[in-house]
Amino acid sequence: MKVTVYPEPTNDETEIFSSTISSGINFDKFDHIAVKVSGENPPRPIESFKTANLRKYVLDNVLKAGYRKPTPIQKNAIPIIMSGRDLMGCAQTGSGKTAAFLVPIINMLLQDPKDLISENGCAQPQVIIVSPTRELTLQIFNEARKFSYGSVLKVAVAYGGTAVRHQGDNIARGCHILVATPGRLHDFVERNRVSFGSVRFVVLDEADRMLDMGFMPSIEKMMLHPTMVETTKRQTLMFSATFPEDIQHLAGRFLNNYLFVAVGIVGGASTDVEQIFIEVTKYEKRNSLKQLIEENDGKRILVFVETKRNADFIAAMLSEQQLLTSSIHGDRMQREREEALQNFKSGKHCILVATAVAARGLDIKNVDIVVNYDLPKSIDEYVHRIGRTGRVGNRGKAVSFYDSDQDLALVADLSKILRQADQSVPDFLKGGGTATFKGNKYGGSDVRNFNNANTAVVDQGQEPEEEW
Ligand SMILES: Nc1ncnc2c1ncn2[C@@H]1O[C@H](COP(=O)(O)OP(=O)(O)OP(=O)(O)O)[C@@H](O)[C@H]1O
Repeated sequence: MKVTVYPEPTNDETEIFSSTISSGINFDKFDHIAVKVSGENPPRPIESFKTANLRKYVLDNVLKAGYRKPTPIQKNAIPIIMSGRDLMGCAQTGSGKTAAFLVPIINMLLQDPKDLISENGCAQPQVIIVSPTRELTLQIFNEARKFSYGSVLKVAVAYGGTAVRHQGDNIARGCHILVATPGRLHDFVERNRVSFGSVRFVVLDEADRMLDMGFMPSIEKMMLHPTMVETTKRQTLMFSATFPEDIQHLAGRFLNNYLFVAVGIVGGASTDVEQIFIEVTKYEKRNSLKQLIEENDGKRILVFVETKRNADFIAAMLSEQQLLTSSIHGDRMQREREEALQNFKSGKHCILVATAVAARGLDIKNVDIVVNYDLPKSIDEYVHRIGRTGRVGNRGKAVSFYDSDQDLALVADLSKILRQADQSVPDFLKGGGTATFKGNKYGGSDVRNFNNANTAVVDQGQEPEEEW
């Protein structure tokens, strides 16, 4: 595998602040979503950024990013984090979870600065943020640079497919915030380039994914590392749009007397995404896709497929039809992956064919339609995928090809997700077994069952190959 050395990230203010998606016409509807906070003594939510006791730098950056009003997860998470508590936060896709943790963390680092330690080439970051994919890690890094812009804080990034030495040197110069994929982070820890003795915050973004079987070993290595500060002396924060109960149980041992915030239905789909299903056989999918693209000429379309091979195949097929198409999956070189994403973001290519690597967290402006060419195996993955459109109060559309030979197991969950988002359920999705999805109309559930719920040729590192 070839690896890439990147130029330094931009310091251009306009560029740094331009990545935000402008909020859409349904932004104010966020205020009507039920919020459930459980756990001991939750602080009161904030009403506005201006009254949140943020330092001037941080507030200025929030306003420069175009944020006028906090989203519900921000209203709750900001005071919870600023009061020193641990948090498990669940809110729908595209509702501002990233700023919900970055803004208070950056504020606290500036409010109560601690010396930056880096000894013998081994850095001791004060904040570790991990996320499951390289592109999401890079996105969070850019967001962290945005909200700390103009301050003394140093932010570094570590993810696979890029030169180890270059990233390692940056980190070793000392960083307050390190945003990383677990594989590359572990690599740096093994090489004695990073240790956890100065950690004040650990954030797991897409936490349910970080704690599932695939990533749990890496997360355990970090959380149980001999240098890691114990749970009572750091803050641990976990965020996702989906949080299955078995994963919440696993998460508990890394948290200390945490608060649980559920905005709307835990694991529910964004109600701003219109969900359409087309019943097809696997032989009809190609033509159905071509027809859909023809009918939506010029729209920006993100197509999800299950396998890397199929991603290449579909992208090649569309390119042959003179449709400007990129693809992103785990067998492509990192430079190609980032280029594909950039081409899609900039509108140079209207179509991006992707595997699950692009399902979570990516915040891309103007995605008009998400297509599930192949439906995913789990309902949570479906919720994340369709959440690439319909973000921050904008409307979006998801079209899924349903093949009863492949997708029968998902029927009950899909019809539940549709009903809870007040959308009609097609006949072929009615009456199919028991849903596994645990959401309910009144906000999700905290597995602890609190009664006091307050409704209110470069070294390329040892990172393992990616499955997606
Ligand atoms: N208060 C706000 N006002 C306006 N825009 C906002 C606000 N908060 C966040 N945004 C913007 O909304 C978009 C979505 O935010 P973000 O990516 O944090 O969502 P998320 O909840 O993490 O979604 P996902 O579950 O898909 O990861 C971003 O472009 C972000 O800049």
